[in-house]
Amino acid sequence: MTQKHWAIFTANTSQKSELIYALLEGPLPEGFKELKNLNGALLSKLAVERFIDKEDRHGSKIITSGTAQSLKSMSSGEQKKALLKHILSTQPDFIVLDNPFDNLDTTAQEDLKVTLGKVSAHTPMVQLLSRKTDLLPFTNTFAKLEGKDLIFAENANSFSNQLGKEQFKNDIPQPIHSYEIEGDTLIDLKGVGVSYNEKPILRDINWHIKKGEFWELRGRNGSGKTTILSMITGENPKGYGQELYIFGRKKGTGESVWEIKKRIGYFTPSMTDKFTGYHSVSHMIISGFYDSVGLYIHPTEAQLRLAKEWLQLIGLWDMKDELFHDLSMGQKRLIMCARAMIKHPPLLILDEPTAGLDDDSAALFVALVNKFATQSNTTVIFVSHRKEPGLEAEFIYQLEKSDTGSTGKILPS
Ligand SMILES: Nc1ncnc2c1ncn2[C@@H]1O[C@H](COP(=O)(O)OP(=O)(O)OP(=O)(O)O)[C@@H](O)[C@H]1O
Repeated sequence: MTQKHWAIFTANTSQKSELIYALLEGPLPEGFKELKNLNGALLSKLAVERFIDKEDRHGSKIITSGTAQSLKSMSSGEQKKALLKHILSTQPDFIVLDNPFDNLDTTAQEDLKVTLGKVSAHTPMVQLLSRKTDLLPFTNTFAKLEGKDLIFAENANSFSNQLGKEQFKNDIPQPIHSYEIEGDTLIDLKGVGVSYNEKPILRDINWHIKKGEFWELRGRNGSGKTTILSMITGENPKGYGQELYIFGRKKGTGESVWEIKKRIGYFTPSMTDKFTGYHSVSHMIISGFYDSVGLYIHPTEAQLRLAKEWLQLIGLWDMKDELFHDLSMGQKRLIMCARAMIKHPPLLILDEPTAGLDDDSAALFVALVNKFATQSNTTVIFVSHRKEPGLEAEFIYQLEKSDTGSTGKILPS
């Protein structure tokens, strides 16, 4: 008998965690009787975070034993690879794969496909996927998760996207204040290099970013994308003492990290996914003025008006008083993105912002970013592993990984 493998299509409203829990801990949902009394393992971003938490709290190195480096300091792709290696070494009876290709570069995605193909000969798998292109070729049982209901179908083609390609009709709302930065240049890296424990990561990075430009930052897992961004935002002390100019000033010449951060809008999905407080949708947007998550002071009239314009733009005005907590994942991402945009900061960094989104929500998100990049003076840096359909970046900065440290080059978009 051929081995059964499931592909479950999820949308942003799917109750995925409940399904994953039921598969691993029981009671098993209908349609999975083959997994009865078997021990499953989970490959997902959440599983990585749980191991990081264990390392932090108990100092126990479970999936990184044998290496000196902590799991937390590894790049997101390296973390996922370490988890997969650990899972395979424990020889589980079955594996649940939650968007296995997110955070992996294209080479790593191909490698993972080959590995999973081999393992699939003897180990059943349940793939949860939000992007159609991710479908593993060996899956042979197909379902869609609508809310908490599983709907099975003959083949994967039965699940076409239901949503139309929504357009944003209104213009991008104008900010209350604008930022003054002298000159044309926003950020300049001149011959910047970084090593960790004598391992070279970045070498001779030259990257000149002007006001209002729209950049895509690309590079393989571990090539140093997050490292560059963290030097720019001030979180990484490796930026000091180097030829690194931010908003017209050399790094480390008097400006506090806080002053730099005030002028940067930042969004990465873990900000949303970890956030558990109870705040209304409109307050979440307004909190973008204060760099806090959630709002702790009374908003001004002007701020309320602006929040209304943003919510109208992204089609969520009807939900202004709902709790952010109760929104779907796609809606949360749009809100967090608008939150990062509301001030029209001189620099907006979006770090793999579409990871985990379904095709329609990703297209909507990309449309919002394109519109903002066109209608604002903000410089946008978009980091992604996927070739995001429709992304209209003007320039691509590509990191080329090598043993002597990644170097950068500018590609035509
Ligand atoms: N604190 C640290 N100590 C040791 N090594 C580190 C530390 N921080 C980062 N690294 C290493 O530096 C390299 C670059 O990491 P970085 O997170 O910048 O890569 P990335 O391009 O963002 O990767 P990904 O696409 O997988 O997220 C990786 O090999 C990582 O393990």
